[in-house]
Amino acid sequence: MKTLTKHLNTLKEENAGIFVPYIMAGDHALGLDGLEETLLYLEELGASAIEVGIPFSDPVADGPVIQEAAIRALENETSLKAIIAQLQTIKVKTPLILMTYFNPVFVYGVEKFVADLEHTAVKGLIVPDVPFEHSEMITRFTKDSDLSLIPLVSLTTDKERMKMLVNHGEGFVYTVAINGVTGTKSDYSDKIFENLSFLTENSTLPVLAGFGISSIEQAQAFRKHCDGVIVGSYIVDGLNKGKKTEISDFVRKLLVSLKK
Ligand SMILES: O=P(O)(O)OC[C@@H](O)[C@@H](O)c1c[nH]c2ccccc12
Repeated sequence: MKTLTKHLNTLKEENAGIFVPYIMAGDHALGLDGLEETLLYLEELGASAIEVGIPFSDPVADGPVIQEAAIRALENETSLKAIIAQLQTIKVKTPLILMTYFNPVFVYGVEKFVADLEHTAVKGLIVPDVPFEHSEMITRFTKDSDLSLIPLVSLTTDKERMKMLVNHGEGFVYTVAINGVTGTKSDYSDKIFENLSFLTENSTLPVLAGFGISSIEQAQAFRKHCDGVIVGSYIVDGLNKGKKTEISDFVRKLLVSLKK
């Protein structure tokens, strides 16, 4: 079993509740030089894994907070090459998950990308603009590596497709809680809770929910139907505004509320 799947399955079995914060690489006053500090900060707080975004100029799934973080990172001249070089030196124990659109990876070279990540803490990949039917261009290189390609399930995914995605998935199942981009809305429909319960029954992988989560109450509502949550915009916005105390308070309360 791959490291990420094993690690998150252990937390699932312990009923600990899984918490995955998202940050944008290069979005820091120090640019990429601040990446390790931010990762260690989230590790210390008790993150189960950390999602690290690769800044991209045309991020179709991202809402305003993450888009602006990408622009700041690009203004800091953050490239995929520099991020990987940095990740090769970073000492963090928490598994990292790179969230990237396919274009930068294609330009870098998929084979080289997978090989260069081998001795880093990166154990998972989220590539939202590559549909399952085209994922072979990634999995032909990741299948013999320790990288898990995480399946994304949207609100509009039907049950047959959900089963197919979870059967082929690795790491965890990322359930997108709204029809829309990251961060913005959080008027959840009952459909998401139904989908989460269906996925939990039909998958051996941990099932997580993300998009629009920025309160303990929301996280608790999701936790009744799945193994944990992903929080992006709230963390990115807080870090950008220097509100570490607030983030720390939020995460501590969140971790308690996710325990069963
Ligand atoms: O920001 P939110 O609404 O808390 O959602 C998490 C999200 O930011 C992170 O997982 C993410 C950022 N960009 C993405 C693109 C696709 C899927 C997921 C993501």
